[in-house]
Amino acid sequence: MQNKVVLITGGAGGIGQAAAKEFLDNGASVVLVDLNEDALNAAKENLGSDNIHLITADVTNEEDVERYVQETVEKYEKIDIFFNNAGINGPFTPIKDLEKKQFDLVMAINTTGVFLGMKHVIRQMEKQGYGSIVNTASNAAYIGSAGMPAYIASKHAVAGLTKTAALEAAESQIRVNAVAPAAIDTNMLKDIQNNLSPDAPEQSGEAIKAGIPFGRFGTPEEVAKVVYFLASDNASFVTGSLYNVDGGMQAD
Ligand SMILES: NC(=O)C1=CN([C@@H]2O[C@H](COP(=O)(O)OP(=O)(O)OC[C@H]3O[C@@H](n4cnc5c(N)ncnc54)[C@H](O)[C@@H]3O)[C@@H](O)[C@H]2O)C=CC1
Ligand SMILES: CC(=O)C(C)=O
Repeated sequence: MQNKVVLITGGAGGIGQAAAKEFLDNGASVVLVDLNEDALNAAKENLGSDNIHLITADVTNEEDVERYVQETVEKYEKIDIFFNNAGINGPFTPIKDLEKKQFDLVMAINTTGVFLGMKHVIRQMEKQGYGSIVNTASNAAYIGSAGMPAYIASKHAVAGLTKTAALEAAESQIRVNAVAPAAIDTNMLKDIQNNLSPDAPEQSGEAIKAGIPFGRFGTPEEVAKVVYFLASDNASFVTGSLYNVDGGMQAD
């Protein structure tokens, strides 16, 4: 990863930061994009490297997306790897009670954000004649889940966008893959536990673990290692794939 430039959205979050650490430890320069400026500054301090550039941006806003791509290229002249990862879980509300604006927000961040990121990064990577993109899907890309309609729809869409982008970008030697994690120990999972059982989040945590063959949550570092593999030349003939990082959930 020496001299590689890695652009990460949702870079201040649990999985984004773990991925940043993996790439930094292996010699890359990293650009972290996130909506939360304070969390970005905290991430930089936490990661403790000079090879980090921060950009505050909203992945749902196309002008922001163009700006984060342009600023990265102005600073580093290229984008070798794009980890298109920002996301939210959204409300726990069945379809019949879900407000359109709640549905739209989850779709805007998790799906439109991924689409816009790929749109502008692929344009840059086409100029370079190479590149590797890893989107963050989820176990939610395969299954239904009562009470999480927007999240489930948004991640199914990420799977479809990943395969489609892989086909469109193949002739430019750009690879596009996705990770499909489940139950990774980050703020998002804490929020899910709090929503499922506000008075006893540890109980919903145990219930989630009971559905995982490995019987535990995954760590952000375990996702980061798969992202690193997919982004690297070790995966040079891998494109259009979804890689499960789920302790065996999809096998069940
Ligand atoms: N934690 C889990 O169990 C799983 C997480 N995922 C996915 O992993 C990705 C990362 O999530 P985590 O690190 O777990 O959560 P997190 O909540 O720690 O990180 C998400 C980050 O995305 C940022 N973000 C939210 N909206 C944004 C916007 N409009 N523009 C820019 N940045 C925005 C947040 O500020 C936050 O820093 C998400 O796409 C999530 O859906 C997928 C499967 C399982
Ligand atoms: C948030 C998510 O995608 C899970 C728990 O699989």
